[in-house]
Amino acid sequence: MTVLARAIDVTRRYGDVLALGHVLLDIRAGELVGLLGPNGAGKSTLINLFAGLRRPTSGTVELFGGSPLDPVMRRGIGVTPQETGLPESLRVGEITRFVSAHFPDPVGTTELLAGFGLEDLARRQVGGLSGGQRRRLAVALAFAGRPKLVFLDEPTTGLDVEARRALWDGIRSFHAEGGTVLLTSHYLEEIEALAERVVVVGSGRLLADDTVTAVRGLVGTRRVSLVAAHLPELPGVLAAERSGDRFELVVNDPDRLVVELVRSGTPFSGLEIRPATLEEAFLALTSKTPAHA
Ligand SMILES: Nc1ncnc2c1ncn2[C@@H]1O[C@H](COP(=O)(O)OP(=O)(O)OP(=O)(O)O)[C@@H](O)[C@H]1O
Repeated sequence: MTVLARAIDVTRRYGDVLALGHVLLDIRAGELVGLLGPNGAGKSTLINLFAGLRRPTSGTVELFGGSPLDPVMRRGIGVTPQETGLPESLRVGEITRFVSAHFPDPVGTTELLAGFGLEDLARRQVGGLSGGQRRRLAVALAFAGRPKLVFLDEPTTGLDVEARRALWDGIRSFHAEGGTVLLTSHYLEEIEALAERVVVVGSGRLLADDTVTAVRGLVGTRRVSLVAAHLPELPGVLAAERSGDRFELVVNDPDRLVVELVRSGTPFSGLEIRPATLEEAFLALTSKTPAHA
């Protein structure tokens, strides 16, 4: 399958901050890839590198086999950054036509807006749109020039359920027609709704690159909390914290942990088991393999 975007051993630093370290990633034609990671993981940095808005500190980034700094290559992409400032006084239709005019074969205004449930708002000024409508417009504009590859940075943040569904529909139909998408999210549920492939980033490194089902298993960890004077060595503990006499353990198999705990004869009380948040699962994954730069 054709590789549309490629990061080869890419490292990006901002001063002392390592935003991405030795990242290797291919985005192939026709894929809908979810880039999942907590705040500060390096997701936006990766999109900015692919979109030619930043240069890597070391390594190579390719777009359509060329450089993302080449405007000819960039013409084939659409991007919606995390935050967009659209002119308040322009009407929705005017902005759409303005953006479309930059491309040789744009999607028509009516069709583009309809794809994202905005067809009734063409004459509305941007200043009069709700936050969710504004966000959908910003995302729709990434598709104006019939791009081959679209980068969406947290496209649905702040959207209610209905607006989110309208946006997902737009992304899905682009993908169904053969379009390629890389989108970032903090939520596996969001990526699950759209993507087949999920790339997990944490602390600037790729932690996993797999199907949504496989990653769900990987991050399907549990948080076990209990009170004890001390704990013996227990199997399968991914991360452990102690605060006073309460222990917080992140594990994959809480049943096995409890069995081993009872078997060890250690007195304990106040046992609580709940699903770990994605953030906790990431931390557990990250702490297993120390970052290298
Ligand atoms: N312009 C910059 N100057 C300095 N540090 C930066 C800059 N941009 C990003 N960083 C740092 O690089 C790291 C990765 O940031 P990045 O925005 O790529 O993460 P992210 O995964 O997109 O986070 P979020 O989910 O919060 O948007 C963070 O530690 C961030 O503070």
